[in-house]
Amino acid sequence: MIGRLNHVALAVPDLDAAAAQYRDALGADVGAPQELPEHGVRVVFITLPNTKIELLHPLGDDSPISGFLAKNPAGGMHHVCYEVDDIAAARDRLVAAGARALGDVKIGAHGKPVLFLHPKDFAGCLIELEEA
Ligand SMILES: CC[C@H](C(=O)O)C(=O)SCCNC(=O)CCNC(=O)[C@H](O)C(C)(C)COP(=O)(O)OP(=O)(O)OC[C@H]1O[C@@H](n2cnc3c(N)ncnc32)[C@H](O)[C@@H]1OP(=O)(O)O
Ligand SMILES: [Co+2]
Repeated sequence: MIGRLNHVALAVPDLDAAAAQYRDALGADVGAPQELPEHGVRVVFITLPNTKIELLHPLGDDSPISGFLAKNPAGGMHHVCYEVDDIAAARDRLVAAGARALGDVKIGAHGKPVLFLHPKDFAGCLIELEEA
């Protein structure tokens, strides 16, 4: 069911500083910051030859990642995003198998449908699925 690794997301305490570090120290291809109020985050995508890195910082008072940063004030790996062909079928199959979907399918940063799965159901890793 899951296909390509679409991105690895890192929650960071300072989005501009982290973006500058990837651009200047690591020589990466760093995009411009994007605000995603519907997801409660400000993001910067970094394009690598084989996948992307998504830098995340909370946006607004009830960001879903504020708790994570409170527990990890220096930042840390937040989630991985796998591509699927049919996100509704993937959701139905996973929920039928006992996994918890976090909310329902929404449109993500790439304008594609995305769904999050509870980290406690996948060895402590928050998983995002994106319909390719
Ligand atoms: C979609 C736009 C963009 C894109 O790529 O297109 C994005 O990726 S936006 C990304 C931001 N949005 C989300 O992350 C939505 C899904 N996330 C959530 O709903 C929450 O973050 C949730 C429920 C995973 C955790 O929320 P919170 O930390 O407030 O809840 P708890 O404190 O109750 O945490 C429960 C339990 O899970 C552990 N936890 C929390 N976050 C993570 C994580 N990223 N990876 C692994 N584990 C995580 C937390 O420590 C708690 O564990 P416990 O042992 O009970 O302490
Ligand atoms: Co993501």
